[in-house]
Amino acid sequence: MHILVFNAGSSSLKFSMFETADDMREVFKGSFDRFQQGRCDFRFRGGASNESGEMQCASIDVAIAEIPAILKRFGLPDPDAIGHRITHGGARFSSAALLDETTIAAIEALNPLAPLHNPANLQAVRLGRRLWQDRPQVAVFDTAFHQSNPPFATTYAVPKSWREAGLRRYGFHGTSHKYVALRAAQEVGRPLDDLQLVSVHLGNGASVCAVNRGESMDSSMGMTPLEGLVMGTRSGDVDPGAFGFLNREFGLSPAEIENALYNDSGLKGLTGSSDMRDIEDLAATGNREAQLAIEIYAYRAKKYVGAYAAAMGGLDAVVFTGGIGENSPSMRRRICDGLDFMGLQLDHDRNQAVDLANAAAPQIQAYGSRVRVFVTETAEQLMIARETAAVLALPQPAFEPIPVAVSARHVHLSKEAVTALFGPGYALTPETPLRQPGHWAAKERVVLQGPKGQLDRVAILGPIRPRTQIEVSRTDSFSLGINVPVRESGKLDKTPVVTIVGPAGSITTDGLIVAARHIHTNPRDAARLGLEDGEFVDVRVGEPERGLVFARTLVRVGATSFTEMHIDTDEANAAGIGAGAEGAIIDDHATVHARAPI
Ligand SMILES: Nc1ncnc2c1ncn2[C@@H]1O[C@H](COP(=O)(O)OP(=O)(O)O)[C@@H](O)[C@H]1O
Ligand SMILES: CC(=O)OP(=O)(O)O
Ligand SMILES: [Mg+2]
Repeated sequence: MHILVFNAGSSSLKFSMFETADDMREVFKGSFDRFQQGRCDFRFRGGASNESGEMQCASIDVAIAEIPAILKRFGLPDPDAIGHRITHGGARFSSAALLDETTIAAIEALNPLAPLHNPANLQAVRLGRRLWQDRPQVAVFDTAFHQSNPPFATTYAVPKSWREAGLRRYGFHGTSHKYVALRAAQEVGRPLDDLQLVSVHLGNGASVCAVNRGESMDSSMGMTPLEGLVMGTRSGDVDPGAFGFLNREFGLSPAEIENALYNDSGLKGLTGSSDMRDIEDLAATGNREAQLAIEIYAYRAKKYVGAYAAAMGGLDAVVFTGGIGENSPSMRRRICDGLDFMGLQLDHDRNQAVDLANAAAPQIQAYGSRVRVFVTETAEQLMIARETAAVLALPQPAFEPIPVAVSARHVHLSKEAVTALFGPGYALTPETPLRQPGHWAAKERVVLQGPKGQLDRVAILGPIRPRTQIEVSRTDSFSLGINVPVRESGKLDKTPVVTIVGPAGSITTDGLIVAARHIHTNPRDAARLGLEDGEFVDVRVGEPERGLVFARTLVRVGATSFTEMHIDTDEANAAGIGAGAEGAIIDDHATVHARAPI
């Protein structure tokens, strides 16, 4: 199987193709980076061919669209599956997940919390879905590895209502931190569970992670990839008091401040360039701003290394990765210098001579240094390919069929309405019991009248309700000549009026709706099916004839409800189904561990 992987970062787009049958061999690797003035650098390696240079390309979005043609040019097959780096998975995703409408919507909702990343990640998802519609696509989240962080590391000391609304720390670069930690453990020759590591990922985005005995314990990025280290264009840690100051001094809005902290800060804010290569060159020519930027950058990273050694209560190794971590001996040296007090000493020659060819992970500590220091390329794409294959290898959830009931137009009447339509003291006659316990269809019928026409012999469903509700299909709404909204049962505010005619009189009342499709279920069935009250699921019905998927089907858990999906006659006709039909929930609940507010 061929798995194509997209890894869109804040300054680069990396993409690789892997062959699973050949020990996950990377058969193609490509990257675009250094986007400036409408141009970028590219590097493509596939088979014996190597291409690199500069090309016209304004942004990562534009680069994504180039990928299909590049794959074709290198003679690569269409992928069998596509794996995507998704930077922010919030509280919802603690492991990789199949991408479908529901998961995509959940990821999109997190865009404001990773504005330099999630929109580009989703751009690649959209391209994949357009080009390879029938191929599974899997999301692998930067945040997932950090789900093991303890509450004392993820909780901000802020008001309760903010925390309850979802303000918490997540951490990013998890795929990279996990890979380099595994790689270091392999080199040490001990299980990761035995080791206390600090992983230092210094790319355009940068973060440090405490990997304590196999688990992420803490990392320097927070709710967003803005907290922590100095980055290419991001500030990292700043005093939150800056918001008030900037607002008072410059009249800046929160959005303006946030934008500047994401895009005009970090190395760029300090020197004008976000690229460490430029800054190191400038510093060497005596440029004071560039020199200070390097000092700030290294100092911040050093503080986190020390902090995490203290947090874990020990340190076996430090691992450097990311564009700067891999390629800048002087930055590694600045960060490690002065840490001999905690048993870490660098060998300057080894540090200088690092060669990462053939996935090497050289050790650069001095002889006798208790703490080892590694440099390794990160392999986010490889990890994403592995996770993609793992998700696809999971047994597909056994679909438990759910009975589908087709609701024809009907009314639920209040006591007052029964009196007005049938006369004082009248009691409706239950005739046909319904599957929901205690519910029935009455023998009596009514007429609905609208400006365009009327609907005869409309069923009345009991028992009596506090408020009258009239449920019709969209087609019915045209017969009546009334524009009727789709509403959840009981949500009747600002619904249109209609006239109901009975043998003893008529009433004109609001409460006219097209009922939103829903699944009734009870707590026991809900637990078995992995459903929660109020959530929306996708349900496939009508196979094999005119099968279709009903997206956004509302789940309603009631203590004694019979598990059954309700759709209206228009929906049933569209799916070509009648009595006795069944549906299957296709939303991948296996990966949904928590429903958080964001
Ligand atoms: N030889 C080098 N020396 C110093 N910095 C380098 C070198 N090569 C790349 N970098 C830096 O690496 C950073 C980009 O890191 P990378 O991990 O590729 O980015 P991304 O975070 O977008 O994945 C840039 O700041 C770039 O200047
Ligand atoms: C999370 C993050 O900052 O990623 P990148 O370094 O790829 O921009
Ligand atoms: Mg990156």
